[in-house]
Amino acid sequence: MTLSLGVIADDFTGATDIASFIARAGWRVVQLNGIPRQPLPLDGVDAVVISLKTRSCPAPEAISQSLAACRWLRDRDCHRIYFKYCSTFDSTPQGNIGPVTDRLLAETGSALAILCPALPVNGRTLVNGYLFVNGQLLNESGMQNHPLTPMTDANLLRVMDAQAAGNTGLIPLATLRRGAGAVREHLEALRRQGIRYAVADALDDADLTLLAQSLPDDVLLTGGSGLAGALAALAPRDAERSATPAVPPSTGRAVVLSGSCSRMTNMQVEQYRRQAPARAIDVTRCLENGALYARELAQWVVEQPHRPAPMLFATQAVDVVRAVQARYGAAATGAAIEGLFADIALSLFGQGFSKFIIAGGETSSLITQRLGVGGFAIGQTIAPGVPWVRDIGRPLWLALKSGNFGDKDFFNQAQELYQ
Ligand SMILES: Nc1ncnc2c1ncn2[C@@H]1O[C@H](COP(=O)(O)OP(=O)(O)O)[C@@H](O)[C@H]1O
Ligand SMILES: O=C(O)[C@@H](O)C(=O)COP(=O)(O)O
Repeated sequence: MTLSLGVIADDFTGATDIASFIARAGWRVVQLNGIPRQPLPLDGVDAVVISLKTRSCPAPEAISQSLAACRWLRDRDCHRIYFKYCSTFDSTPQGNIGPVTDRLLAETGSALAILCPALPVNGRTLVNGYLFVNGQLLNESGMQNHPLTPMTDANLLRVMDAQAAGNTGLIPLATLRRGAGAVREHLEALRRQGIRYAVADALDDADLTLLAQSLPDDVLLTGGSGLAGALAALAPRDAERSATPAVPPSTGRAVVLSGSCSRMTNMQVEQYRRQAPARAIDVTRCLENGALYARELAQWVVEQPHRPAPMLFATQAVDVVRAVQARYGAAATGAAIEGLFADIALSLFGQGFSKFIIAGGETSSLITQRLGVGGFAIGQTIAPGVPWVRDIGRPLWLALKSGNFGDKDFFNQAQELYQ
């Protein structure tokens, strides 16, 4: 049996997001932490999601890891490759969406990549190639202040042109809504013009379904979880499986670790700290002596009441983040805070904590890598794109929340689902 879809995800929140959308159609999804070192039985598996941490690393590193993942998938007879990046197109003029897409195009022999970040259920829509987040232009949505990948232009044709080798075109909404024939003709015309990437407009789920129905087999798929969910829904599998996803047990301790500075996470932290023990990370201490500070913070968490779960947060408003970045540099600050959270998580796991509710893609990626999770079983969805997931090898549960996903009460909602 061949794999229907092989996903290369540029971070771990994105990976659990897309895995949950594919699993919703009853597909059997295996989510992995990188490429497995040992042989992996894939009988009966419909889709594999390979989670990488390649969104903000140097482009050559992102290319080589993505390429290795692509080869691993193609060696297992998977010929439908999907490059998953953020629904807010998180990247810089150096990449990594453009350079990775270029390399995957060459590797797969495809002439054209579809760029479809649209995720209407979470307010991400595209019109004339402009990306909106809950009705606001991307560059006015808060994403212009992202600590690592500030998005200052909502026009994805321009954004892609700046970081990729080829030229970008558009699949306009009007063309999409004329149906599969019109889309295919349009893609042919783009190819003849030498266009290498086609940004897809989409306003709602029906548009994503239309797009999924219209795409020829020989294009490279890239984007958010919306299009992948639509593709899976065209060929639903086991309805029973999608109806009974697992949730964590109420036994075992939990912690909330918040390393995102997005608008939504700021609101979630504000809300949750009113109800639960909460402590802010002192970034200067983190940068000066992270190892000692991690031990102190882990000890603090252990000493708190069990429920609601205590929270540690680096989450801050834009001006606070800017001030610390001006002093220490954005990349160094980000890496130090991620490392601090990973040290704390490892220490807490060693002391019996079995549920980790984490906010932030980079933050989640490093923590999960350091916890040594080999693979993930996809559980109950807490908010669209954020499922509970369980380590396939151990009773360890994770909720990896994208910075902008979930509503204000997300941290409570995750805990309300315990069995
Ligand atoms: N107070 C802070 N000052 C500077 N950088 C921060 C602060 N808090 C978190 N960060 C860094 O910002 C980045 C947030 O990225 P990420 O975890 O991917 O969140 P998101 O999901 O919102 O993109 C991480 O590298 C994190 O370490
Ligand atoms: O597509 C999305 O929005 C998410 O799946 C995603 O990629 C999350 O990234 P972060 O916001 O950096 O967590």
